[in-house]
Amino acid sequence: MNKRTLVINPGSSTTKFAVYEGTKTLFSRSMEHTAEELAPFEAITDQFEFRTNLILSVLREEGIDPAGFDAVIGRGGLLKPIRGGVWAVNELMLRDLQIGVSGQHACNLGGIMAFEMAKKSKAPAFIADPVVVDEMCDEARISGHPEFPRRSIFHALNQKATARRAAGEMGKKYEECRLIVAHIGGGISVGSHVEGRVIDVNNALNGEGPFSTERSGGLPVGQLVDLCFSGTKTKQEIQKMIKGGGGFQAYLGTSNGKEVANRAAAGDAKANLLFRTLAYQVAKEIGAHATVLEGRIDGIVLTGGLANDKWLMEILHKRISFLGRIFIYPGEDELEALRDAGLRALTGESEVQQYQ
Ligand SMILES: Nc1ncnc2c1ncn2[C@@H]1O[C@H](COP(=O)(O)OP(=O)(O)O)[C@@H](O)[C@H]1O
Ligand SMILES: CCCC(=O)OP(=O)(O)O
Repeated sequence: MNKRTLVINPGSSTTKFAVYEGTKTLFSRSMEHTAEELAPFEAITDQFEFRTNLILSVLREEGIDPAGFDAVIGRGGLLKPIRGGVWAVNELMLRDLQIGVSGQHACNLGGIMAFEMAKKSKAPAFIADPVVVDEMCDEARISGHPEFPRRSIFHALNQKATARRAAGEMGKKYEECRLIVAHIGGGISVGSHVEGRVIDVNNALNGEGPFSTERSGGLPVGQLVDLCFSGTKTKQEIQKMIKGGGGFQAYLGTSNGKEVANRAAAGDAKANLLFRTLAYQVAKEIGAHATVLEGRIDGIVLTGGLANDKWLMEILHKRISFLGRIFIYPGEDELEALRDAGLRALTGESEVQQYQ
């Protein structure tokens, strides 16, 4: 009989979830949360009840038994660095997600919510390819000072899912390919995938890579130090300039990529420049990854919410098409990727790893 799974993907401004029977979608929802709605919650983990109750009420509406799942799979959060693949949510993982052992992001709720929901069905809870997947090569770990090792924090789930899809389109296995994947959304990560491993990638959360709709990406570090010691800003205020209040949000007062594109199209010169600059920075990062792959590139994957934008895709095409074949997969395949990971775990096709 087909396994019934619940998949949960909490994002900064959405809770996406779906129920599947085997690979068939029984229903799928993306519930948007406004900043005002989330404002009363001091810590991200405080949103647990609010988001879980939303899921429970939709399950009720859909007539689905919340205690009838064979597994619940959540998007994995900021744990300690771990390998890709499927992981059981155990007590230790739960604790690390709750304290935010490697930082705070809405995806920390993925494992926590999966664990609670799975309890009702006495079923296993899993996460797969969490944002802390770390497969970096030795050179990529080293920054310009030993006190600042580079960290692999990125859209591992969607990068790997879309990389697999591109490999499939070329009639190859992911494990045989050399790909560059750029996830272009609220956060931006660009990674080099070599034979199934992401050997280098920018930290999408914390001041590396291109700026995004709401993040600063890499900044001139000397100026940042000066600001930190100027006495004009608190630590939290500076952190907010890097994540949440950087990028489009800082320059244009909005983190909505669609709105920036519309404003640019309507003749707003500043929005136009900023939009083209985001494209420029993504192209430049992809160019850097072409050197990581030593120019032997099977394909370049462009994905994430902003890959929906035709203008952005045109600018990128113009700048990077000389590097190789381009695959455009707008949005993200995260729910399906989590479903497939859960099914592989249930059938024994994938080893279920234990977080320690
Ligand atoms: N058609 C579009 N044109 C331009 N931007 C878009 C389009 N569709 C979505 N976006 C933008 O993509 C961003 C969200 O990307 P997404 O990958 O879903 O985010 P996250 O990384 O937070 O999961 C938003 O800024 C949204 O406005
Ligand atoms: C935590 C790294 C992944 C990330 O940045 O996700 P969002 O773009 O969804 O915020």
